[in-house]
Amino acid sequence: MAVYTDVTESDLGAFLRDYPVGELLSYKGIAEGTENSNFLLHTGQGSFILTLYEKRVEKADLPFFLGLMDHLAGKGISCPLPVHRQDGGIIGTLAGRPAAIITFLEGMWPRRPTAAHCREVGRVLAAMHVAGADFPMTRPNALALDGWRDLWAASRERAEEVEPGLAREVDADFAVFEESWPASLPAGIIHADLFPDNVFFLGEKLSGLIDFYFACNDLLAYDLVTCLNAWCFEKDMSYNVTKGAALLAGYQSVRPLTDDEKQALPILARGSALRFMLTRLYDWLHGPDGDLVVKRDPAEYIRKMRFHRAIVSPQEYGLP
Ligand SMILES: Nc1ncnc2c1ncn2[C@@H]1O[C@H](COP(=O)(O)OP(=O)(O)OP(=O)(O)O)[C@@H](O)[C@H]1O
Ligand SMILES: N[C@@H](CCO)C(=O)O
Repeated sequence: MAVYTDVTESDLGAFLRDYPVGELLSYKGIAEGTENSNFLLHTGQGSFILTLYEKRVEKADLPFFLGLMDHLAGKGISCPLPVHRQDGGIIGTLAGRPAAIITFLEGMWPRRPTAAHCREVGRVLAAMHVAGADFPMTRPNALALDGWRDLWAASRERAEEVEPGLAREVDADFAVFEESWPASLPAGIIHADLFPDNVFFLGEKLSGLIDFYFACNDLLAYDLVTCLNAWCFEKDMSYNVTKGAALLAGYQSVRPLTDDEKQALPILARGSALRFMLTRLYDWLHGPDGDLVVKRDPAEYIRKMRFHRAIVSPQEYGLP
């Protein structure tokens, strides 16, 4: 997270009165992350995370996100639990923003993911897909093709500031996606942002998933390729097929892919790379600057889009 909205001690003290977390002992803003404002709270009852939801999170979607965490935790997927107020509610208002408190998860996100981490994340992603199958709420993916078009329309004019030729390149991608984006693959609840900074480990054992604020209903294999993009490229942007194979094997140890899903991996991976390039590009051009806001580089995802365009067979990702 970042910290876009400041919270005063007196406002926070008043807000916490309705939650069964005991007395506030200390709190501090968490610089990590990009989407919402997060604070680590120490209270008489332990540690908690306070989140103030910012621009990309609609208040109307919060019952879906927080309800999903409750549902998945009930099915054995380790993730934070929303803390319920005395009146049963989980969503409040603080400093003019929608806000919630969730339980603190032990662990660290892996700064240098290994093949063992990749295997674990694949396995737990598939378990999350299975566990989400009977979640009763639905939420369309706001960052599917239509959402990408909106981001592109808002950034296209200045895209060349980031990379010469980018406008032409992305226009051509859109033409391909309009024509051939897969429509009928297995779908369900996806995390949609399962990057290393959203997965905690204790050693090489996965201890939990966080940040469900892009979760939605979409193609399950799209979630998988988002992980291939986020976990299996090295700093020089080369694809590490050992890590890819481990992630795919971990996933398939719980939920084997259909043949159609396997064939669709290259186009899905290319679309997912475009999605993250576009949000980064938008934020790069329009986002606020500040000490507690980290901007992510769109160029990384331009390289990944190019890698996927050159893929000839899905086996290149490390499928057996
Ligand atoms: N439940 C939790 N337990 C422990 N730490 C947490 C928890 N939730 C968030 N954090 C801390 O806050 C940081 C940012 O959280 P999160 O990834 O949800 O933010 P974000 O702004 O949505 O980020 P992103 O850019 O990944 O979307 C995490 O890296 C972690 O340090
Ligand atoms: N995981 C995203 C940021 C949060 O959505 C990225 O790396 O661009």
